[in-house]
Amino acid sequence: MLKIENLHATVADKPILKGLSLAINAGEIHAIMGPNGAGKSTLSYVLGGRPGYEVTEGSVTFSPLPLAGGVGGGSVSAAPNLDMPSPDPSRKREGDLDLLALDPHERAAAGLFLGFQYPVEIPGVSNVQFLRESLNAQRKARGQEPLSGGDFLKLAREKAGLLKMDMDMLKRPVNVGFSGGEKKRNEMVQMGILDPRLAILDETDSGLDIDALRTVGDGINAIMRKPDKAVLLITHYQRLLDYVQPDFVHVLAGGRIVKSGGPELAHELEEHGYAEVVA
Ligand SMILES: Nc1ncnc2c1ncn2[C@@H]1O[C@H](COP(=O)(O)OP(=O)(O)OP(=O)(O)O)[C@@H](O)[C@H]1O
Repeated sequence: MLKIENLHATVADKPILKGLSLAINAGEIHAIMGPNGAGKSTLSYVLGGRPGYEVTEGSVTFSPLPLAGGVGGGSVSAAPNLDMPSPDPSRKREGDLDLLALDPHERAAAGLFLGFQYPVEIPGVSNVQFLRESLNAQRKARGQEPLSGGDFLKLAREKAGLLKMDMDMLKRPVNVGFSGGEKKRNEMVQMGILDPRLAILDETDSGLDIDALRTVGDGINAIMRKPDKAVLLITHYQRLLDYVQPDFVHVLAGGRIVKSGGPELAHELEEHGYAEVVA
């Protein structure tokens, strides 16, 4: 689903990613851990297409539609309508997208979701407005009809319920005055409504209390643990991985993946730290 090859990226002319390679298949959950400043958020921003993050080398291929007989093979909704946003013919390979050539909204329409480490506040725009506009923009890009107000509210109620979030919060301006944990939970409600193929979740566990951690973990599993979906989970601690069990754990240090393993690697890191891996 996602193939990152030899990715190099700079921020403010400073090289941060230095030859990062990683492959994620449909149906898999990958966790990325690593020391502060290693480049984890930079990776998520580069994949999301944040301005100011310049890719200087390497490629990222996003294949949200499983090939016939390929890995995963679950049911897939309508393909992104690449004729609409992209003037570049090199982008028109069905099911196999040059992610870095797409604008952020095109990446989202293709099925990519980024859960921010620091979710932004949008004063004056209610959660409901924001999410309905976002969802219908994505549906339009995929050639689907917009969801009616009633159908949207039903969907929003269902996803808010999954994350145990009061519907009143969805009527408030996006994240304005939300506590740290509420913002993270709100990100997951957004993810539930947008129903992406690939979710990159940057420290979604930070700021969550013990009960909220379980609720969010259950929510991630309910929304994303499907044969045609995948998750890249950036975290510092094992605790979220107790609820969302990864198939693979990677250590990102110095702008590259320096070690990969199974779920046991997270336990080893928690016990011994990064010294042995990063040395
Ligand atoms: N605008 C910027 N100008 C200069 N350096 C930057 C800028 N943005 C990020 N960096 C640097 O890039 C490096 C990687 O940052 P990044 O946020 O990707 O790390 P991280 O692995 O997510 O860290 P943490 O675990 O602390 O969240 C850091 O050294 C950071 O200071």
